Amino acid sequence: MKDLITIAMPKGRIFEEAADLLRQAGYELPPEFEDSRKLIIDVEEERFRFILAKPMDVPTYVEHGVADLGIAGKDVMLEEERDVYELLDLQISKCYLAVAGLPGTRMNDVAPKIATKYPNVAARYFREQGEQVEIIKLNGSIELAPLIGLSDRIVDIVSTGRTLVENGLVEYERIVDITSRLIVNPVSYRMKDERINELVERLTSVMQEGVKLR
Ligand SMILES: Nc1ncnc2c1ncn2[C@@H]1O[C@H](COP(=O)(O)OP(=O)(O)OP(=O)(O)O)[C@@H](O)[C@H]1O
Ligand SMILES: O=P(O)(O)OC[C@H]1O[C@H](OP(=O)(O)OP(=O)(O)O)[C@H](O)[C@@H]1O
Repeated sequence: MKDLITIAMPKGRIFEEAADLLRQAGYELPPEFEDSRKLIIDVEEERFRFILAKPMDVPTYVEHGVADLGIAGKDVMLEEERDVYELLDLQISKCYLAVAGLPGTRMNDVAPKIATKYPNVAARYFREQGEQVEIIKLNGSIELAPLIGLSDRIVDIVSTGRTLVENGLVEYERIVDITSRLIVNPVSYRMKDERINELVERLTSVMQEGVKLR
């Protein structure tokens, strides 16, 4: 396909919102787009190739240039620190990163343990606070860690706050607000600037119109 643009899409909770946004920007994606198990989906009419990646891996595909564009949470960008440009704040999948733990507890004085899926973000945050901590990397169910004594605190995503409440945890510090971003490979941006800028303009006008997302 001539002028093909490859977009790395995060599988999981961002996917539908991102697909909605592209449709609202006037791109025609097939109805089965969201239901497919295929990892590469060509939409020839729009000259788009979508690759479906784990959310944390999206910046890796874009940095290596096998995807021109990608959609990734700011949490992922902060954790991965890849060599890509952020083009647009898409204002979807809003949440924030926070420090949480059991109520009324102090952190251990010596090397308190912090469980998280975001070891780089957590290490940087506590370093900036001047606190020496031990980071324990987990891949999910982070809220479990303080409940069973694996850690003093967690650093994790909060959205509605329901997971914290239902597990009897409280938020101690809010670290940073998170939304999803449109990211680009720097070389792709130079080589395919016309098509990429058109996409950015169309997405920007959808967001300015304040179209209600599903
Ligand atoms: N509870 C939430 N509410 C809103 N947005 C969230 C929430 N949890 C995560 N996010 C955002 O959505 C992105 C993708 O989250 P998702 O849970 O789909 O993937 P993941 O955390 O990598 O999960 P998995 O490892 O199970 O694939 C995160 O990077 C973050 O930006
Ligand atoms: O504030 P809330 O609305 O409750 O959302 C926050 C939860 O959502 C995410 O977990 P996810 O559902 O991705 O599961 P995970 O444990 O596999 O990371 C995050 O890690 C929190 O646990």
